[in-house]
Amino acid sequence: MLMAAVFALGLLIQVFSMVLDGYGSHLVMQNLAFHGAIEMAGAVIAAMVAYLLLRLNTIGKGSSFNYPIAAALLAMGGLDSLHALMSSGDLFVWLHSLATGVGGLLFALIWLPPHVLQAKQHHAPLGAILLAIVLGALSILFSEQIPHMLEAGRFTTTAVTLNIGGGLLLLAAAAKLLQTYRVSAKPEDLLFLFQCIILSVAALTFAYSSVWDWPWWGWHVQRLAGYSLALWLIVQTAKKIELQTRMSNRRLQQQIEERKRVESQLRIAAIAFETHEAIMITDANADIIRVNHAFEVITGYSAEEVLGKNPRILSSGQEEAGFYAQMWKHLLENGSWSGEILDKRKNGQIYPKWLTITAVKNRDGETTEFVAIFSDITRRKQAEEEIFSLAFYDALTKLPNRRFLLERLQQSLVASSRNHHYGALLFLDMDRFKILNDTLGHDHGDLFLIEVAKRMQHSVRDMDTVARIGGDEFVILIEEIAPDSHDALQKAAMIAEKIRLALARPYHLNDKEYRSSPSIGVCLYRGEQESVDDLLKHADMAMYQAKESGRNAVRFFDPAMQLAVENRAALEAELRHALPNGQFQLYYQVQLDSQLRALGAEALIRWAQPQRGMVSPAQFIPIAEDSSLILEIGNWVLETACKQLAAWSTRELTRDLSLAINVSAQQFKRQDFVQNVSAMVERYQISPSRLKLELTESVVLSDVSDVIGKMHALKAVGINLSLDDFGTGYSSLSYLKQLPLDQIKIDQSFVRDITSNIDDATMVQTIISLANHFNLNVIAEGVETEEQLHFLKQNGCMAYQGYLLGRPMPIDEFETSLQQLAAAN
Ligand SMILES: Nc1nc2c(ncn2[C@@H]2O[C@H](COP(=O)(O)O[C@H]3[C@@H](O)[C@H](n4cnc5c(=O)[nH]c(N)nc54)O[C@@H]3COP(=O)(O)O)[C@@H](O)[C@H]2O)c(=O)[nH]1
Repeated sequence: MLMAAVFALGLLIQVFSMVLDGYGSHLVMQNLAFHGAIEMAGAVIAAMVAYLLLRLNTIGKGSSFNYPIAAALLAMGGLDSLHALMSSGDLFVWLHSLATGVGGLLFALIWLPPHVLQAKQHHAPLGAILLAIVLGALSILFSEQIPHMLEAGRFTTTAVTLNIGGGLLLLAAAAKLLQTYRVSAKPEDLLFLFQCIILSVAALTFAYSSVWDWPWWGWHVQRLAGYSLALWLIVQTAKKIELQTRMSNRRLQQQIEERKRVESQLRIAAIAFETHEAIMITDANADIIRVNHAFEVITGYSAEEVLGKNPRILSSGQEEAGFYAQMWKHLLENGSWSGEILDKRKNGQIYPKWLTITAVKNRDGETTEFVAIFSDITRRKQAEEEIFSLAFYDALTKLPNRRFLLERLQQSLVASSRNHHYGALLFLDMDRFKILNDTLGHDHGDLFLIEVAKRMQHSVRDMDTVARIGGDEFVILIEEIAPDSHDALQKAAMIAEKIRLALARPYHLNDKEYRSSPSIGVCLYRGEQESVDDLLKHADMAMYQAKESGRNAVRFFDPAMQLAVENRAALEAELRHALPNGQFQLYYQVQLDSQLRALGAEALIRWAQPQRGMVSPAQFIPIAEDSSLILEIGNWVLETACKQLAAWSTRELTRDLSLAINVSAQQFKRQDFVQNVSAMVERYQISPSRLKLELTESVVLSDVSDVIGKMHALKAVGINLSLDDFGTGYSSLSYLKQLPLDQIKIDQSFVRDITSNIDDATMVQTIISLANHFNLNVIAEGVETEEQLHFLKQNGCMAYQGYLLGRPMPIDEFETSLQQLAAAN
């Protein structure tokens, strides 16, 4: 399009110049220097186009006729530049016309048969330059001999003929280029086709002009424009080619790098293939196609011996039936399989190996190969066995050691909780073993222990565990004895007796006879109610009982004791669910003054256990105290009591009542205990003096200085403190003096016989006078009879609590009883 436009513009200029020439010849410009500049520019551009063409030719690009076109442009440019240097005249027109004629001739050379053209064409550019030089030089040297080119300012027939001839030759070249372009579709062929047409039109229209007229100038402009267009387009081509070249260079570079990478990967793969692990590659039919050196070393087969064979030649035949089917199933489903397997070497030796098989798939997901990597793990297995043996077996007797036993026992407890069978633990100690060691020496001692171990193993089933846990201490674990406790007891007794008899037989140690006997302690277990440590302790305790009973005996861990232990364990397990399941309640027991008016109450916890019914705190508080459960329970009691005090503070009848709660030692020992109580008082906006904490002597005497500090801190908050169960412990009077107490509580054990036992009566009188002396309030608990109340009143007791005055009861009942009491007063 662009070229057509320039061509049209050239024609327009030419026509316009002719029209202009017809109507305004007086405007004709006769500037030789300007003409020279245009011609020179045209010649330089033609040379540049020729140069670029020849450059493109070196990379097989450009027009189909790079050489002849470059030659034509160079000859035209050369002669035109000589023409530009001439002053107007015959030589001036001759050189110009010669440029057109020679240029046309050289362009037309493209019609030569291809084989002729290709044979000679690379000399054409140089030949064209020489031709231009020779023709130019001859023309200048023999300027007198050249034909007349101008007559009265117009061109002679010679000049016209030369130009029209050149123009026709250029047209002929254009025709060849058109023909060629149809086949090659090269834009450069099209470019020079237009170039030829422009130059041809310029040459043909030349005949209708004369020197310095407007058509003549139009011709120059058109030719310059044609050259410039050719230059611009050829530069674009060169750029495009350069870009393509750069891209293809980059592609080439990438290909080189990719190739290098692949080569490096292949190198790595080759090195990796020759690793210390055996590698075997099979095709999709599992026929071996490649193995590495490690394979040969481990299996004993050379590559040649196994290639093309199925890997089953390596199998030991020791794997269970169905093993390989399972393996292949897993491999095909998951793409890989790993595991330990027993294989056979060429020499028949069976060895363990760790094998990983991976299926290699192609892009379509079809398995093409299988890669098996394996290592001989014989040494590792031996080391593991050795380590296991050292860690879990006794070196002397080869019996399991304590560690093994503990693990086994733990597993057994778990199993027992599933199958509900009883198991038995027998703790054995050989009587007088120390004497044997000291008298006969350690060698004999060792022989003796080995013999003991053997006899024990022969006395029990294979599934039972005989362990040596110390010098002459053995433990036998007998699992799944019976589901019923009675049967289990019977059977365990029978087994223990059998073992006792076996071990009591004489020993022949290096021809010396030696007599010994065992002391055997037995305990039964079922489920996981007791820990492994507790069970061992129980069996050990029973063994001591056997020793104490005169040795060579079997003793059972007291079943009653065992029952209590089991019960306690069960209770603890259930207690853990009590709080989250909301099974606790607070009961309230009234506390009265000497006029029998309600002073307040003591909050006493109750546990409504769904299966057991109401469980006494005397039963579960000690269990909770042995675990950290008491902290959660204590906190719940504190919060519930504070909530109750807050509720009471809104009613006339209950506004002035105080509420006492029991605080356990663990709870009181907590660093944040005081903060916790203060925060609770704050949260429920209660008057702190209404809250009374009952501390037992055991709390107070545990860490006196810490306790006194905390008690002062609680007093500073305004909390009341009462010393519970007073008189039952070992309260020192000096401590009593230091403690910031508000009240002491006479323990119910003194009150119970107050009217019949003079000692208890004296004790109560002493406590009351002591309280008076220290300016403390005193309350008696456990008041059950009028007589007790009368005695206490007469001896100056200030407050009372007991079944006579009111039992602990739920809040609703308690509040009703309060109303009744108020009405009675
Ligand atoms: N740490 C916590 N301990 C608590 C809490 N609630 C209770 N307890 C302690 O449990 C023990 C048993 O308590 P309980 O069964 O509630 O017995 C109390 C009263 O019911 C009982 N009592 C009261 N009056 C009489 C009576 O006239 N006769 C009689 N036989 N018993 C009576 O005495 C117990 C009150 O004891 P005390 O605390 O010493 O005032 C008991 O040690 C409780 O302390 C708790 O929330 N936390």
